[in-house]
Amino acid sequence: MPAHATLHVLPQAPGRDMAAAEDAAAMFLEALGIDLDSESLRDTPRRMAYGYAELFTARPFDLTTFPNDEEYDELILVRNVPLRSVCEHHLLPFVGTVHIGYLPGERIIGLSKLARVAEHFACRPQLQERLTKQIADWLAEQLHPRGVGVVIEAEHSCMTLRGVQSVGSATVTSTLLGALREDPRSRQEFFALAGVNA
Ligand SMILES: Nc1nc2c(ncn2[C@@H]2O[C@H](COP(=O)(O)OP(=O)(O)OP(=O)(O)O)[C@@H](O)[C@H]2O)c(=O)[nH]1
Ligand SMILES: [Zn+2]
Repeated sequence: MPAHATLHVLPQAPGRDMAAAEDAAAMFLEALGIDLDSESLRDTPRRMAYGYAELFTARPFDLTTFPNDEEYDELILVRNVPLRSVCEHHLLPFVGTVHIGYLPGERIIGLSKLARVAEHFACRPQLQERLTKQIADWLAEQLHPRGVGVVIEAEHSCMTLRGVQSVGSATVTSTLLGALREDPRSRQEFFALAGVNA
């Protein structure tokens, strides 16, 4: 094992074969006409393989919830959670923020878990729309809250750095469930607290 490998210890993932990924990355780069025969490029296939594996590896976490003893019944919102994912069409990153809120029922969730669940679903080839909905659906299933709202604002590098090259464009998606979808006042409050003009 090379000395630098300790920098890249990754959790095992089903179906993951890092040696095969490294070989494939070398073939891919060579097929694009990139000469790997220099000191700085020699390890690039390994870096690529580990770099993508890292983007596709979420940190495991425990779901911690608490009884809502105080019967807190207003919105709980964590906003501006940094988010990075990879678009499944081009395998290029999309980067931005997610705002996650809910109207609690009988249980409340540890606040950090809202950011962790976003990471959980972001660490795979994704569509922004699907990612938004997966976070919201997961919270609804786990917590049975009265409402859930998730907004993602992200820049897709496949759209800004290549292709149409719409530099500075941002994509906004939202999923609202329960009272945050049905009740106009709650909906408005959610968007206001999230800092999204709606
Ligand atoms: N709906 C949706 N589209 C996405 C997302 N990420 C990337 N895309 C789009 O996926 C589409 C793929 O279109 P294609 O025409 O097959 O790919 P392409 O020829 O590289 O297209 P251009 O990007 O327009 O050059 C593009 O329009 C991307 O902008 C996402 O999260 N959601
Ligand atoms: Zn893309």
